[in-house]
Amino acid sequence: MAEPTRTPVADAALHLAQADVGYRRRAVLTNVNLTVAPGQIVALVGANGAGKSTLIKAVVGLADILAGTITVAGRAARHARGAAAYVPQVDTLDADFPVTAADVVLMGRYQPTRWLRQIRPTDRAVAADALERVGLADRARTRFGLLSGGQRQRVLLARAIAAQARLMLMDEPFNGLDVTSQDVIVTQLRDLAATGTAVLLSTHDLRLARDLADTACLIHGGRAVTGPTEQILAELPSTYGYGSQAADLHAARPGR
Ligand SMILES: Nc1ncnc2c1ncn2[C@@H]1O[C@H](COP(=O)(O)OP(=O)(O)OP(=O)(O)O)[C@@H](O)[C@H]1O
Repeated sequence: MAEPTRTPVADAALHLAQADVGYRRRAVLTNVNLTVAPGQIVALVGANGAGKSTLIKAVVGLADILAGTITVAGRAARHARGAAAYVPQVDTLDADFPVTAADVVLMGRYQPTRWLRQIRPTDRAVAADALERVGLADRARTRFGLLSGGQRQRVLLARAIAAQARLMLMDEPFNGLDVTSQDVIVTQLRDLAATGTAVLLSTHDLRLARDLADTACLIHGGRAVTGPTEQILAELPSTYGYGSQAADLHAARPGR
């Protein structure tokens, strides 16, 4: 399948070239080639266990790069941690950790390389603005674990927004979310993209993938295939585990 519009590697927010990623010595995905340009939203789709999270984790050092290269904003991923903000799957977090929503967002301002590592007034202002953007300014002092799943996901997005990174990585941001939280996240992702942030998100929701992203990357059988979202979704055979959803989507397309 032909790749969509090419972005020069030097300008890319994220670039994977012939990358093998996995855990220890076992590759989950091999020969992944993917470029995400500033301001572009790319959806990672694929069945459970296909390797979507692994690809995202490899960018932030939580999975291994076994071959090839991954660069973020032109630098090797391991040297570019501050350039990428990562939003993990919300159900992987310990909700009992005793921190407020505001504390979690403020973590987005933490920079290990900053001299003295102090929290500055600007950091607090940026964090407060991020919490406001996701509609949770009134929950700043609420303990993270007492928020609903959707609100927790929005707090995590606010943390990533506060990081002001060039690249936003989101792992299943819409899983089990209420409609309000889903709408807030969609709006914020569009706003981020409009201001030049690149977004790579994994999702099982093909409708949202199509609405948000003009490019999709299908992960299947240890490989990644990238192309225009419409084309990728149209070619999803039922063996990819998307039978009925893909068929519904196809039927719902304008003009059909
Ligand atoms: N920490 C780990 N160590 C070893 N193998 C792992 C680890 N995490 C995941 N895997 C394996 O890597 C493969 C891909 O898993 P991954 O979580 O990336 O899939 P996914 O596409 O994100 O799935 P889902 O949609 O269910 O979240 C699976 O076989 C999984 O068992």
